Amino acid sequence: MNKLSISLIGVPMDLGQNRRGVDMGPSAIRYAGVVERIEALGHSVKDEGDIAISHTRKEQSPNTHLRNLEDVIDGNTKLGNKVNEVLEAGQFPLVLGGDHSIAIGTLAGLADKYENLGVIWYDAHADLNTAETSPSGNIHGMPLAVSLGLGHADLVNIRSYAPKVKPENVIIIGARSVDPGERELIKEKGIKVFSMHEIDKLGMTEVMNQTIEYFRERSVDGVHLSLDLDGIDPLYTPGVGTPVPGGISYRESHLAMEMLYASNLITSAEFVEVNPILDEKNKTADVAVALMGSLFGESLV
Ligand SMILES: NC(=[NH2+])NCCC[C@H](N)C(=O)O
Ligand SMILES: [Mn+2]
Ligand SMILES: [Mn+2]
Repeated sequence: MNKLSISLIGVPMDLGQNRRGVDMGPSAIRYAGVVERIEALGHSVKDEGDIAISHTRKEQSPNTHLRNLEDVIDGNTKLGNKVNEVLEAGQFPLVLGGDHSIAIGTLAGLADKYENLGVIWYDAHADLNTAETSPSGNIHGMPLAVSLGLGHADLVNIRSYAPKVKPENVIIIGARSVDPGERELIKEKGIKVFSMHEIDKLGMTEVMNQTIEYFRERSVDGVHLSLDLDGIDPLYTPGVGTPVPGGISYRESHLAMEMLYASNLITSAEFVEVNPILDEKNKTADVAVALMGSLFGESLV
């Protein structure tokens, strides 16, 4: 088994949406024992602490329709720099959110090293909105679009290059709440989606086999797992700001993580949208840590 040197990066970001509490996600995940869980598998873990998020909370120029734009740009720029620094040091970046807007920074830090990066977007949502299509103005509904080079120029150009990711290198898994503009973009760009329909129909084993095979065929130089805890059914992960019923089960999610571990493809990961204020006894952070266990090599027997 391949032993990793993992850098844990907390991102107490709650400005990409409008429910308070998701900034406490990194603490909740640490409290749930993330470091111990991963170290028990023989990996080394260095906790890099939290990225400093500024909260000027100035609702910016009304015509941008993007909530807290300046602070989101600032936080993601710092995160991108940190992720890149960790990569340069030969460490595996493991990012803890915070709302999903932080994927903008994570991918900005990853993609100048991985020029043909694959991305798994494990989520109830597609996060493919732009200011024009967003029903909410919440930037956590936009990070995948931004990483494809679509959206506000200051978000798209974080770390001074764009796009970060090619649409043919993205696979969305678990989608069940997709806005009209996002549907159009999925069609237009030919983005691969295993929605809940395909998961029900094919089963998670087949979905993951196809995912892994797809990235191998595309000869990606790395694969980033961006896991939004709302991808899982809210029965298991109630502590999220935008829950959608009918999600991926607890065991299906473990199976997905176990298969990713066995594939040896994953080169970075982030776990986002854990909101302990909305949770029941830290259940959602516990699930996040349990899934990290499977992703990094735990087996049942
Ligand atoms: N990362 C998330 N939880 N995103 C939820 C996005 C919800 C909705 N599609 C929006 O744009 O506002
Ligand atoms: Mn989501
Ligand atoms: Mn998301």
